[in-house]
Amino acid sequence: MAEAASLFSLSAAAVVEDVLREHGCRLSDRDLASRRTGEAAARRNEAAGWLRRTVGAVAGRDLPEEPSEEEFRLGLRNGQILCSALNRVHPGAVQKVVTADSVDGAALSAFQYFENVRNFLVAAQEIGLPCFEASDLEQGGKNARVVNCVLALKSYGDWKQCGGTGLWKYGGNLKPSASGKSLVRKNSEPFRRCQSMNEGEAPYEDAGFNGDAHLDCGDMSRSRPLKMLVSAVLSDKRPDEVPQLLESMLGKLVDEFENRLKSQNELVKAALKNGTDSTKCFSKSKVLVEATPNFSERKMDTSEIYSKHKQTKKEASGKVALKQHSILQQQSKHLEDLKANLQTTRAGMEFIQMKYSEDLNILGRHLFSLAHAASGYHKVLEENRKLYNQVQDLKGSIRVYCRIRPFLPGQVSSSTVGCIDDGNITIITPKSGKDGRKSFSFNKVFGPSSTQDEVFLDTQPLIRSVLDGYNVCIFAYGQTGSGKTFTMSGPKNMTEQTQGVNYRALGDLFNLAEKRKGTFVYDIAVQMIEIYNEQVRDLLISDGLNKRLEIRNNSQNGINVPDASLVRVASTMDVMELMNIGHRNRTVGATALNDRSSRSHSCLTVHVQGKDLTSGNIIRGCMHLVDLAGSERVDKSEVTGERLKEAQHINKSLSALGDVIASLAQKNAHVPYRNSKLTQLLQDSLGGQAKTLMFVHISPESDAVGETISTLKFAERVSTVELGAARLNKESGEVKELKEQVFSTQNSITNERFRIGAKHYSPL
Ligand SMILES: Nc1ncnc2c1ncn2[C@@H]1O[C@H](COP(=O)(O)OP(=O)(O)OP(=O)(O)O)[C@@H](O)[C@H]1O
Repeated sequence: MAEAASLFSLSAAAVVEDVLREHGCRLSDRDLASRRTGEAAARRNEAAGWLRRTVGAVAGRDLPEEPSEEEFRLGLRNGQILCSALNRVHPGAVQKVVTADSVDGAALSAFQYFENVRNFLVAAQEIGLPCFEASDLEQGGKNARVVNCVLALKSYGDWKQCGGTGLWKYGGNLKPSASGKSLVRKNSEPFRRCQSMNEGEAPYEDAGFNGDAHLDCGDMSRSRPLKMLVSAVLSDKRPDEVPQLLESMLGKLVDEFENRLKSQNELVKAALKNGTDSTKCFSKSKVLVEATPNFSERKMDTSEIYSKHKQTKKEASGKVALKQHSILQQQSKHLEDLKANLQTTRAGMEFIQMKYSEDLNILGRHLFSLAHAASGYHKVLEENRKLYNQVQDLKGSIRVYCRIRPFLPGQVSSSTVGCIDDGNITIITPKSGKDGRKSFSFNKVFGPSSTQDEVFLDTQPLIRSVLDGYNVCIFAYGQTGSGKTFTMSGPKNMTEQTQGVNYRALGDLFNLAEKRKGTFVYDIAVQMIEIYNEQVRDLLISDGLNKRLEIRNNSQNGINVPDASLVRVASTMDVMELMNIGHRNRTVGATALNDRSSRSHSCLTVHVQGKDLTSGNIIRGCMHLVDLAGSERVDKSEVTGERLKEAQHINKSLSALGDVIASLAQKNAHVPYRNSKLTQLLQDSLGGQAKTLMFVHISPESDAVGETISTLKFAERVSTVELGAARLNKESGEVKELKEQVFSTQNSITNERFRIGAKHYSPL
């Protein structure tokens, strides 16, 4: 490396020195050093002077007139004076000059120094000035190279001032300038060296150069160093020795020059060949700078830092770009996915819409058919209701049942009841020493052991008729103590099993109404009325004012006694409470036949109003539950006065009832409703499509046989059993047909129910 570097030392003085050294003609070191120092100071002063004149003060300071090496270095260190001087000489050579607030550049970073100095060096190189290294402006740098460069700039400025014509004496290379003018460099040695150095091929130190060698070449025009060298060598020589010595020296010099030029040419060729890439990469000088003078002494390769910085920046920006690209790609992919999803969803929605529309159409058709079926169902239901009630009619619109009370505890007597056979009863009648027998026929005869449940069984179907809008009358007829109240209400200490017809009928009524609530809404209210001595009284009064009430048979709502209390009820319990009130209010008096005897008719009327939810039609029905007064004969009750009058009213009203029922049974044109308050009250429920059910009670005691016969005769008179039986026989074919119709209707209903799935349309 040292050898190679030495090949670049083409300075004439250096070569002469080498030759002299080889020939033992060494100069005195001391003389040489002092001579060089003086020379360097003179040149530095010249450079500083020129800079002071050209640039003046920069950032408030200027260079001293005769600066020391250190002062010169510090003054130029931030590159501002150099750039300014260059721009004065060659305007626009340095485009951007980084300025600092302080002259010593403390506020500028090392990098900014470098930027100014680098810009200066690049511009100087463009012009063809001898360059220096940026590190020459740092402590320990080569001051002389800087001085050399400044003086070259001065020379260039002088040349330009002279018009810039002809050859610039300092340079030899033709190089296009920024202004377009061509510069001619006379001697390319300094430039080439500078370039070589810039390319980092050989540091000065390694090359064995010192600043003075440069001084020689830097001021070759005057050749002062060479002259001085020659004078110094020849000064102590005799005149006769000079020619020989000179001849030898010159020969040696020529050889040396030729050798070095040859080697240099080879090296330059090799360098040009190998260094193309390096040239490209290192367009800037490789410089060593101090990071900051205040921080550390560590020198850094700023070029490397710069290059690394650029590389890192490039890598970072590359990474960012790569990342952005990948994000962009991901987003594009997501966008595509979303588009695909959107299309799938849209297709799905369209499909669902289509399905919905299809389903809606189907549903519409189903609804239509359901509506049709429902209307058909209602027609069928209506038909069924009619048929059902027709069957009830054919069974007899007036039905009479006979119930025999069991012997009461403690009673010792033979029974008057001889035989009970379905609807027939035979009574044993003591007649002039031998027993006679008398038979009676009714719809059914309940013996002493019959339960409340069995007695109610035949009544139950009529409850449905009430809810269908028919009127029903249920009577309890019989002599005092025969068990009327027992049948209608139950015993005093009532249990569920001993509940009478009233409670059971009402229980069924509410149950059925509840079952029908999907198709009908029922409003149920009760009245409780007493007929005593042909006077109508309200049994549900709470104010104690038991005023007489009027009966009106022309009311639209089926309420014949509008002034009587009408209490809405929602359950059997409600009705039971009202009945208790009614029983308390009922007139009860003692008679000779019984401790407790009812001498009035009590009537519990249940008014039912139903609304057909489909058609909106209103239907009304009512059920009279009548506990009649005792039917005993007046002559036997041994009553007189008021009691007699009561008994007469009772007999009269019972007789009027018998007449009305008999007339209805015989389908007489005239029915004598107006003969008693009782028949007037029950008028709507005794004719037409109304159904009448009478429970005739008899006592089994033999001493009451007369009353029993009398009661049974009354009952037989109102009974339509014989007539009904005859009609049933006669119209048995019709009944059969009707039954078949009912059966088929019920089938139709079942089918309709199945079709429309209306569970609440249960068969009623
Ligand atoms: N089927 C029966 N089983 C058991 N006891 C009965 C039956 N029928 C009636 N009794 C009893 O006979 C007595 C008289 O009955 P109940 O009071 O019902 O007669 P009534 O006809 O209503 O009399 P009144 O006309 O005075 O009201 C009561 O003690 C009752 O419990």
